[in-house]
Amino acid sequence: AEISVVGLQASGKTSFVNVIGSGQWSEDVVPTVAFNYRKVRKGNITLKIWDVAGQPKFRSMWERYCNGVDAIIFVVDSADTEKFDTARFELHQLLSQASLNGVPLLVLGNKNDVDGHAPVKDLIKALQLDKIQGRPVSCYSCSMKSQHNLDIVLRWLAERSH
Ligand SMILES: Nc1nc2c(ncn2[C@@H]2O[C@H](COP(=O)(O)OP(=O)(O)OP(=O)(O)O)[C@@H](O)[C@H]2O)c(=O)[nH]1
Ligand SMILES: [Mg+2]
Repeated sequence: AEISVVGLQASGKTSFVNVIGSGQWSEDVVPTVAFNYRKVRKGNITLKIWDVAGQPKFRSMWERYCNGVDAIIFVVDSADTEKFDTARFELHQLLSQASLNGVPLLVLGNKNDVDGHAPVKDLIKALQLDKIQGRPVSCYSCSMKSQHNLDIVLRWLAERSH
């Protein structure tokens, strides 16, 4: 499957790709400039992953990298509740692009190892995921640090592979 990983800066996109690619989590990850491309083999599936930068100046590139993929992963720092409004705006802005109609969406509420993180129910509300139409939408709470729920994320991705 070919997937694109987007979301605000410091939400943990590169950490996600590192953890599924090599099982490595680190406190020190350099903010992504533009994008990274990585091919990851997991069992009998191969994932081609576009890890796109989340700083404001790079957000206009998201659509280009999401165009034609099998799934979009939108990563949110579930402990940084002050950024939920911006995350919701950017997510809905992206999904309003006609070129991305029907592409399955997986929202990851990352950093659930941090105290005070929002559970899935709160993320669905804050990001207005119930208003998204015309595509499959899933939302999981997870942590790249503890690798919590990584198994269900990989299962979701395997279902999108062909
Ligand atoms: N506590 C905790 N920290 C995390 C987790 N995942 C990532 N981080 C940290 O969050 C910071 C940002 O992670 P990145 O993976 O660089 O975030 P990014 O979304 O790729 O950021 P950009 O490339 O700038 O868009 C790093 O210090 C990571 O170590 C997690 O599950 N728990
Ligand atoms: Mg990054």
